[in-house]
Amino acid sequence: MADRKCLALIAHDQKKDDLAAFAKANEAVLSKWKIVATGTTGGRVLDVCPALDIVRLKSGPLGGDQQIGALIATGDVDCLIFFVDPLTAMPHDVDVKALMRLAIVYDIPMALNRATAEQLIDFRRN
Ligand SMILES: O=C(CO)COP(=O)(O)O
Repeated sequence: MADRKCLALIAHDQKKDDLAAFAKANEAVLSKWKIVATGTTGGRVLDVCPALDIVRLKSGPLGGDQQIGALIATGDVDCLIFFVDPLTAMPHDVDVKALMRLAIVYDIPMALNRATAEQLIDFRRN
């Protein structure tokens, strides 16, 4: 994943519509990134932005969050946008926590809701 910077996109189920809308609204900026996404999230974003360069990993509960965490640890993910659902219990909550922990350990920009993602994408545009 050399030249272009890599952005990771993830959304919990209740936030997938929101992330798809965010991606559509920011498609031009996102097209400058190489993107990795958890499986279902990546599919939803590709439904609305089929031209984006998105590598879909496993679904979150099946290891996708951990795959993205590993890519952060190897320096292959530069920025994380993760629309988190704070109102639903997740069986893979430990994976979500581990991913966020690695984003903090490696000090990569991490947006956990749309308001922050809008600011981050705007900042990275400049
Ligand atoms: O569960 C997720 C993040 O924790 C997201 O995974 P999906 O994009 O496969 O639904």
